[in-house]
Amino acid sequence: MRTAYRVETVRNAERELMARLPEGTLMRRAAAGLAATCAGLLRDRRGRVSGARVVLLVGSGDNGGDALYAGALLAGRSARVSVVRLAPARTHAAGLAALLDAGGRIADATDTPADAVVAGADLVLDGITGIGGHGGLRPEAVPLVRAARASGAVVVAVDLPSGVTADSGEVAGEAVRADVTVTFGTYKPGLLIDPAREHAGVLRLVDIGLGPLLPPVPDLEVLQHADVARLLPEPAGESDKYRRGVIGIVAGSARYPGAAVLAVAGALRGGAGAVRYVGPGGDAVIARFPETLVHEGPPSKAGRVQAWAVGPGLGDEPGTAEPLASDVLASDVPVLVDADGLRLLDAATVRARSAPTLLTPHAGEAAALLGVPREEVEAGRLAAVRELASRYGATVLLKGSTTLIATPDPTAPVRVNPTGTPWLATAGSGDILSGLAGSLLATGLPTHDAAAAAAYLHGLAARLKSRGAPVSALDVADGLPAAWRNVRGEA
Ligand SMILES: NC(=O)C1=CN([C@@H]2O[C@H](COP(=O)(O)OP(=O)(O)OC[C@H]3O[C@@H](n4cnc5c(N)ncnc54)[C@H](O)[C@@H]3O)[C@@H](O)[C@H]2O)[C@@H](O)CC1
Ligand SMILES: [K+]
Repeated sequence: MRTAYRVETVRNAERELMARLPEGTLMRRAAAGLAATCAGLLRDRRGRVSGARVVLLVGSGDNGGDALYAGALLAGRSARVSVVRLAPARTHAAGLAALLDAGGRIADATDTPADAVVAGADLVLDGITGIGGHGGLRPEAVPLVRAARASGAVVVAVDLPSGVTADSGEVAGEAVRADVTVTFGTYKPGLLIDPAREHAGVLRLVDIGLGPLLPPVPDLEVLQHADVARLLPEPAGESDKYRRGVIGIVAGSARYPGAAVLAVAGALRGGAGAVRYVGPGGDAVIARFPETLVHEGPPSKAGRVQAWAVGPGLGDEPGTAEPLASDVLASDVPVLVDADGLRLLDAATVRARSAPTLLTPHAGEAAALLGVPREEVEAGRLAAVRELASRYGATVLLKGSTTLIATPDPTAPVRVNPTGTPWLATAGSGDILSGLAGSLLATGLPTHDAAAAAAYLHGLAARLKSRGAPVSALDVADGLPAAWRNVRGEA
């Protein structure tokens, strides 16, 4: 499991650790890790460190100090290192002295155009701001950062790409786009959540000894194969279909019969022992998946289910969609609400439910629920998912380039799904996810675990099926057994 902590927590832990160690130890550890990564990148690029051209962009804080000490280490290995100071009077003095001692030189951009400053560089180190930064890049930094990006040099961000918001992943204005980000002590939320994540490139974590001083509960967690493998249900010898769980799917409409088929396709690969279908798409479902138990009447009369998934393609006809959704929400088993089900959703009804509820909106649906523009959700995904979870008293899976999962407990970590791929942005893939997550809920997994495992398998299935080519929603469903085996480490 990867974990991330917000700035205040990182600073507290750093303070405690610094009090136990000789002055400067942490920065030296950080700089050593940073220099080692840079040296590796330079060797990959040109075979050796000696003679490589390295440009440091250095701001006014300790982030610049890290860059300067790392620059000094590289200069000590005969790299040609120059520093561009963005706030010359407030540059980390000891770091600058170390760099100059090691043979580095000052190349401030005052009289030189930005592209000339970075011309010919093999590597540009972004030490403008780290966890102390606020707002986007200042105007004087923008041309340098753009020139660095355009120069063909490898851009390495120190701790965070400057200009991104460490705690939220928001990007206010312009920010550095790094190829690699070397971060210290722990990941920060912004490194894992879009849009900031896209600015970070490949992440490297340098251990500076912070681990034991960080609280046990992180702000963010990213499950990996082993974590998901532990969650996946395994049928016992004496299992029957009811013990494995029955998932009820309420999806599809005369207008969108395909959504019913897709949600069932996901549900059949989610570990439940049986899939019941209720809604107007029964014929289409049976034609494709004869193993489905189709029911004509209201969900409450459909027989035993351990969880419901309601909403995909339900349409907006008041006479059909609404009664189906209300009937499901009145049940006392876990309910997943997606798509058209979300449009009909009332917070008080969800809060009053006796069993857990899982909402799976994309950014547009989340925006409608929150009453804000879609762009606001996309720019501030973490705040949006937390606010929805708190308002609805539900677990919320916010789909998107980085899918986030929040529970109603504001102190619990938000989960970030790492397996997503842009190929998943295809019609119907959300319907597969609904069925899959509902099915995992029906097997008895806690809501946030069902959500996290479903998002993980769904993304992985798309990757395995896609291998760089477009995939359809049904391809994703077909890829789920392979994803499941892959997570378990089976061939
Ligand atoms: N505290 C510690 O023990 C350690 C800190 N380390 C480094 O120190 C960094 C934090 O250092 P600081 O607290 O000095 O903060 P930063 O270096 O991140 O930035 C603070 C400085 O930048 C200015 N600033 C803020 N926003 C700006 C913007 N948008 N554009 C330009 N300037 C801006 C502020 O006025 C302040 O002078 C970490 O990110 C990490 O790189 C590492 O050396 C590891 C150890
Ligand atoms: K930085």
